[in-house]
Amino acid sequence: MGAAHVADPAVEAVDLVKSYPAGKNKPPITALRGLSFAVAKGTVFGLLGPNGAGKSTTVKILSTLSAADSGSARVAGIEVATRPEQVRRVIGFVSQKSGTDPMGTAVENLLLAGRLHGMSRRDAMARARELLDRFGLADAANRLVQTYSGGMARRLDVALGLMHRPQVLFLDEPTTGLDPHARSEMWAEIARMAGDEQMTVLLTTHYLEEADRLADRLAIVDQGAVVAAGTPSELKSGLRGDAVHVELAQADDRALTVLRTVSELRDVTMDGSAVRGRTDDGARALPPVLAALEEAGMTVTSATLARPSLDDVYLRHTGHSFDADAAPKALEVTE
Ligand SMILES: Nc1ncnc2c1ncn2[C@@H]1O[C@H](COP(=O)(O)OP(=O)(O)OP(=O)(O)O)[C@@H](O)[C@H]1O
Repeated sequence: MGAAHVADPAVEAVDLVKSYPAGKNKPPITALRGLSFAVAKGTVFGLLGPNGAGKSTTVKILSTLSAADSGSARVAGIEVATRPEQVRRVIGFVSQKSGTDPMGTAVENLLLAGRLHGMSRRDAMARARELLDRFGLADAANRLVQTYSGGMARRLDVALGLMHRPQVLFLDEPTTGLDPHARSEMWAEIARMAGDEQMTVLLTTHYLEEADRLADRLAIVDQGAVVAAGTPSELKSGLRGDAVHVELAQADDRALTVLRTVSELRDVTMDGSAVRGRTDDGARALPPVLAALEEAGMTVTSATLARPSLDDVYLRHTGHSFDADAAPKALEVTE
């Protein structure tokens, strides 16, 4: 699923399959099991999924760093498997790990990237100055990168990926590890640069809010395949009615059985002490939900009604909650 028809796409993945060897006598790890999507030119597309869903593997294949076992992919109309060098000329890739030299200054790092892309020294310097201004790094241009905060270093990573004016920019988890302030600065910059440079941006993220804010369209990836795709509002409006979230004082599996008997509620799922369901009319569903739980001897600590969020979309398509999978990885790096 997910390969909605896009005329003349900037990025296209068709049925990508990829496994990694897991070591002696162990079955291989399947990272991608037939993943497809298409990205229209000049748009921001999000691949949203928890750690291990297969997002990085997809981006590595699209950016020619890894080969798929089967399936095909094109970037700017160029076949990735057979013309990798041409693909590399038209893409920028910002990986999860920084590609900068910490012992060099920002200017030195940018000039080197420009020269590696075959730019003249003069062009590279002009582009470096432009990007340093754009990313708010002009005042720190001649400081060693090792003295940068997490947010500054990440902005420099993105600037490096933009030196040669790529048609398509891949951003692999651009804000993982950033504090909320640095994250929102990065969001503003990504949105601006997609508009200004008429670039296509493919970003991977495990932040629902990031996908919601930045992506024109997104694909939800779970266990190596796209389980839902569309604009954030299309995905959310695919869910009728209200989401009901009930928090119990203690996790109790019986809640699932009890709530499945409440006729006003559907799609009931449970994750620890959190129980969720959907209803056409939240105000009508809540009293019987609370009554049924109370009758079964369970204590409710909170009950909320909400319009559908991307989390609900995710839950609906994968059967499990997003946050529980996504949370642990981020290391907090403060400005
Ligand atoms: N080099 C590798 N060798 C073995 N297994 C790998 C390798 N790279 C990824 N995997 C496995 O493939 C699956 C998909 O990983 P991938 O990194 O693509 O997911 P992801 O969605 O990008 O998650 P993350 O945010 O953690 O990078 C996971 O089960 C992962 O453990």
